[in-house]
Amino acid sequence: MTLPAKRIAITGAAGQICYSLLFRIAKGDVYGPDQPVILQLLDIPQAMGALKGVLMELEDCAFPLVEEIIATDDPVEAFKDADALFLVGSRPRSKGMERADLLAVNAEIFKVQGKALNDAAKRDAKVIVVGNPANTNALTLAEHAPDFPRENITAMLRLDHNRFLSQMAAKAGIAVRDIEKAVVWGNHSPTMFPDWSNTVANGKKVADIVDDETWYRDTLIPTVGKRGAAIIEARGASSAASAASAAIDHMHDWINGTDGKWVSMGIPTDGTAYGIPEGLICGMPVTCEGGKYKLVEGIEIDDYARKMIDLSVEELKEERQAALGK
Ligand SMILES: NC(=O)C1=CN([C@@H]2O[C@H](COP(=O)(O)OP(=O)(O)OC[C@H]3O[C@@H](n4cnc5c(N)ncnc54)[C@H](O)[C@@H]3O)[C@@H](O)[C@H]2O)C=CC1
Ligand SMILES: O=C([O-])CC(=O)C(=O)O
Repeated sequence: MTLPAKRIAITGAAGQICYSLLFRIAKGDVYGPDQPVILQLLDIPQAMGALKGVLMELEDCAFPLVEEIIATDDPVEAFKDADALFLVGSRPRSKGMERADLLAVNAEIFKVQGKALNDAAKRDAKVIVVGNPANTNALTLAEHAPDFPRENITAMLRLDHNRFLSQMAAKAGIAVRDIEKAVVWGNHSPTMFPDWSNTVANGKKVADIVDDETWYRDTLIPTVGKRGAAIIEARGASSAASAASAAIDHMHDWINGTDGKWVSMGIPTDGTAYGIPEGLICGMPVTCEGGKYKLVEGIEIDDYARKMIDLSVEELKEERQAALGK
């Protein structure tokens, strides 16, 4: 028997990340190979021509799971009855633009989309914000969607998490699949804190396998934190296929579970855990089960971790101030 289709809303649909993301979602990489989908694509009016081309390519793939594709510049139409939302579209920094200006233009976009989410999406829809500054855009969205469950609004830290895993695997000579209990705390920005203090592989601490704290602090952490900039430098454009892959991982795991494995997600804070104040969207370790994520509790935070987490949290507070004036 064919299942009823899931509605997946995707913004920034004519952009680079979506040129990979849409095709993987259409293939079944989020909900699995038996779940039909309806794609609800949003972009701005100026991008409708390019989006038409993407639509033609999607049609040409003849994906068996795709029941319908809607392409629109109206957020309410795009978010209507959505089960999952990938918010990828945002305004990139242009020449001469200050960080505060970038935060302000994006706050405007996510304010409008927050209202649309509030008015149109299913109440149990799952939202991932990818568009930068991802954590603060997710917070703006939540602020403008008062009737939508805040815990269902998340930001993408998974690309940072995946980058962290790969760097550790290469250095320690271990397989990515064997690494457990890795987490990236904080903001999706160079202040993020990739934390290996609990990370193990095949029963051994990765810190003991590598046995080089200086490499961890002076090479690994900045490599992960500045990886986005390194890709822009090398490719002349920001990471796209890896960002799409991480967004798929995030949503796939949230829906299907992680089997007890930790993953990093930007989630709303309530002020009760790890000394992080409430009212932010912060990278934290979670496990997923039964369509819900759960914060990993009881991790010991040493002095170094405390300092690093606080630094990134401070930046999140500054971004909140610039975007929301509070
Ligand atoms: N959180 C993360 O780990 C990562 C985040 N990013 C961010 O993802 C975003 C998208 O990246 P790309 O696809 O490479 O950019 P892109 O510039 O190729 O595409 C962005 C698309 O969003 C659209 N857009 C702009 N405003 C919109 C609005 N109000 N509603 C709907 N669509 C809108 C644009 O017209 C464009 O088609 C950027 O902000 C980028 O910095 C990129 C990599 C990783
Ligand atoms: O800096 C960017 O626009 C891209 C980005 O977030 C990343 O690759 O992590």
